[in-house]
Amino acid sequence: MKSPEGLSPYLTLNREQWKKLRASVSMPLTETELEDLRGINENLSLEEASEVYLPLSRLLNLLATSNRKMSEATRLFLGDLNPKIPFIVGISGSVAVGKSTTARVLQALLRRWPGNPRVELVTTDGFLYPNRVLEERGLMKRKGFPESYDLEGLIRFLADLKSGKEEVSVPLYSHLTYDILPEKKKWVRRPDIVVVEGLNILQNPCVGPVAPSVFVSDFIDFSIYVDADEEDIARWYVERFQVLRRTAFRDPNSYFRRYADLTEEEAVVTARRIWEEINRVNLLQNILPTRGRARLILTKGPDHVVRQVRLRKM
Ligand SMILES: Nc1ncnc2c1ncn2[C@@H]1O[C@H](COP(=O)(O)OP(=O)(O)OP(=O)(O)O)[C@@H](O)[C@H]1O
Ligand SMILES: CC(C)(CO)[C@@H](O)C(=O)NCCC(=O)O
Repeated sequence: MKSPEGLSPYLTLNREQWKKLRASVSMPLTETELEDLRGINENLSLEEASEVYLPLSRLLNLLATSNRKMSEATRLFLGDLNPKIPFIVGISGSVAVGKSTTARVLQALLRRWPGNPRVELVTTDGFLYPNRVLEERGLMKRKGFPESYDLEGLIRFLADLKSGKEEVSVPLYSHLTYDILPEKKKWVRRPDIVVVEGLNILQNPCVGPVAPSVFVSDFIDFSIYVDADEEDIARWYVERFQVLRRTAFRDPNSYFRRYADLTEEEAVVTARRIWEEINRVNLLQNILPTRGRARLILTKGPDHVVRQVRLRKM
C-alpha cells in the first residue's frame, strides 16, 4: 500500500526540482573535467552528471563538512583523544543497476569540492568468500547472497575506519578471475570520505558470536539506493554480458572464457538464465526489501536517466 505523501518519510523530487539544487553553488568542475567523467562510463551523459550527480555531490559534501565539524567539537571536548573520522557513504541496489558507475562519478565529483577531500572507493565484492570456500559450502550459485559474504570482515573494516585507524586494508575481488585475488589488497589511508558500494550495504543480518547487535548500517553516514524497474535492470545485465562476451571474456584468464565462444543468441539465453536463477532472486529476496532503509533513493528510467529522487526527511 502506498503511504499518503504526508506520512512518507521521503521528500519526493522530480528531475526538474532536483537539478535546481545544484544552482546555488558554483560548478566545481570545468567542462573539460566534466568531459573526463565520461571516461568513467562512455554511456553517462554530461547532462546526467551535471543535473543529477553534481547536486548529489553537493549534498554529500555539505553533510561530510558538518560531520567533520561534529568530530572537531568532540575532539575539542576529549582533547587529542578523538582521531579524524571519515564520512562513509553507502551505495546499494541490484546487480547491474549502475552502483559502480554511480560510486565512481560521486568519487570524481567529491574530490573536486573545495579543500579537495581524499575520497576512497571500496566495493563489498572484496568481502565475498573466495571460490574455494564458496565451493566447500555449496554457495557458488549464491554469489551476492548474504551468506556468500564475510560479513564479519566487512564490519571490522567499517569499524576500523570509524574508529579513526589511519590505514585499513580491504581484500580485492576480480571480475576477470571471478574470485578473490589472493595476497592482494587495497589500502585505504587517512580518507576524508569513503564511498562503499555493494548490494548488501543496507542488509542487517547480525555478525553472530563477535558482536550480535552490530550492523553494517551502524557505520554508514549516508546511504543511497539506486533503483529501476526489474525489466530494465535485467536488460542492462544482458547488454553488459554481450559487451563482456566481445571484450573481457576473450581474455585467456577470464573465468568466463567459454562464454566468449557463444553466439549472440546463445549469450542472450545464458545471461537471462544467470539473471533469472541468481541475480533476480537475490534482488527480490534480499536487496529490494532494504530499499526503504536508504536515506536517498535514485530512480532510473529505461535509459539510465534518473527520473526521481527521494530524500529522507529525517
Ligand atoms: N548513469 C549511467 N548512464 C549510462 N549507463 C550506465 C550508467 N550507470 C551504469 N550504466 C551501465 O549499466 C551497466 C551496469 O553498470 P555498473 O557496472 O555500474 O553496475 P553495478 O550495479 O555496479 O553492477 P554489479 O553489481 O554487477 O557490478 C553497465 O553496462 C554500465 O555501463
Ligand atoms: C559479484 C557480484 C555478486 C556483485 O558485484 C555479481 O557481480 C555476481 O557475480 N553475481 C553472481 C551471478 C553473475 O555472475 O552475475
